[in-house]
Amino acid sequence: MAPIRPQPIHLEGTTLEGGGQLLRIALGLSSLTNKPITITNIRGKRSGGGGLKAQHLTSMLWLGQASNARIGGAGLKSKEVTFTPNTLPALHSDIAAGHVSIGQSTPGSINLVLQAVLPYLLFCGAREPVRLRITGGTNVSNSPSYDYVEQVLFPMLAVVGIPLITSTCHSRGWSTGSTRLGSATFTITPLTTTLPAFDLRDRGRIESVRATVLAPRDTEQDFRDNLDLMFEKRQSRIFGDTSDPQIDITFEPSHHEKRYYLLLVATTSTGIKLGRDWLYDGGVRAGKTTQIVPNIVRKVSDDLIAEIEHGGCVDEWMRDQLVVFQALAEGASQVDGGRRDDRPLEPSLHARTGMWVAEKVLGVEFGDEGACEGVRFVPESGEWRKEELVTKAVETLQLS
Ligand SMILES: Nc1ncnc2c1ncn2[C@@H]1O[C@H](COP(=O)(O)OP(=O)(O)OP(=O)(O)O)[C@@H](O)[C@H]1O
Repeated sequence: MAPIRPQPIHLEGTTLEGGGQLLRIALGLSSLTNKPITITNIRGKRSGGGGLKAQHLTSMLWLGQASNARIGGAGLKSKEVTFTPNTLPALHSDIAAGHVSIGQSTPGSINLVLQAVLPYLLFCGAREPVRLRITGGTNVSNSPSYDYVEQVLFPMLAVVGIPLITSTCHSRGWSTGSTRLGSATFTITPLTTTLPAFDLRDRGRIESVRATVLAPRDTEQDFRDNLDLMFEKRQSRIFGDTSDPQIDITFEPSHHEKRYYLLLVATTSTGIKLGRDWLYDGGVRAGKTTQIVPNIVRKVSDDLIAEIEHGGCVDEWMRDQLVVFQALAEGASQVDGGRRDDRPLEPSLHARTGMWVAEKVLGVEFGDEGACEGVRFVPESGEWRKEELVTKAVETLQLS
């Protein structure tokens, strides 16, 4: 009897955020679970006609290769894709050899490609660490920066039980100033057992803040002065009654008069990291630059204080990233996203989009306060949740 091919799960690309996040999470989960998907109206809520950008296409082709998928509609600007994985033979040879390289010819965000492939690499059942090299942009608008990923995402993933991912930035790639390609390598240790449920509800006190500045060399002193002043004026709002707060400022020249970036990361007594940043996208006109540095420092510190004052354990971006791991974990994971005016803060549209995709592909449910009973994905066998095992058993019987 011929194998029964399940119908692809249909995901309408204009749902909620209606951008690339939907596609990345859907492809990651599809390639892990072997469930075929069809996405229509890809990035249908984005201006410029939507469809696949290079960064999305690159991620899809790599996941397709890794999961041995048939892909219909893979092309730049494509608005409809059908992705049918077939995870046999089990492990792609590059992953088994521990070296994966993903190239891009434009500075599409390295960290969004990483976001697309990370769940697969962590849960694919590989036994040895994988060195993943990606070419593209390290500092790109509307995406996680290399610095955020290294200082917030990886430590926070370690807090929830994922072996610490380490990284090396070989060269910076920028979407501002003149565009420039860069590259980074991430060393990822795949999970060998299920990811236990995690509980992110104990925020603790803010003990330290690290400021990372990338900017034209001649602005270093200006940044240091503005940051010192800001920390002095806003000490009680940032650190509360912590008696000896640690402050650390690092500066790296950005080698272009139009490239300014600031990241502030607060670390708490329970190891939680909250980050906010800005890759400056305002005008830079000769003779009119005096307000740029104070504006950047004010905006990023306002944003960090908002993250601190909600009292939760994740900043907005981190909450977006955890959705997929909550869905794959074993048991009920809790993530406190904070409160405002005595009400829980709504997850962002990006996070709600991820939740919707996980609900469609895995059948999980997310509660109003961010809790989710995960499917207990087992890396080595690719098995998950009892109902699925029953379905697999029935399919096997029908095949024999
Ligand atoms: N400043 C930031 N720091 C960390 N993460 C960020 C930041 N800005 C955006 N993100 C994350 O980047 C992702 C952006 O997803 P989104 O779908 O908007 O981007 P995209 O793939 O470039 O697609 P599109 O072009 O359709 O917007 C989300 O996961 C969001 O959490």
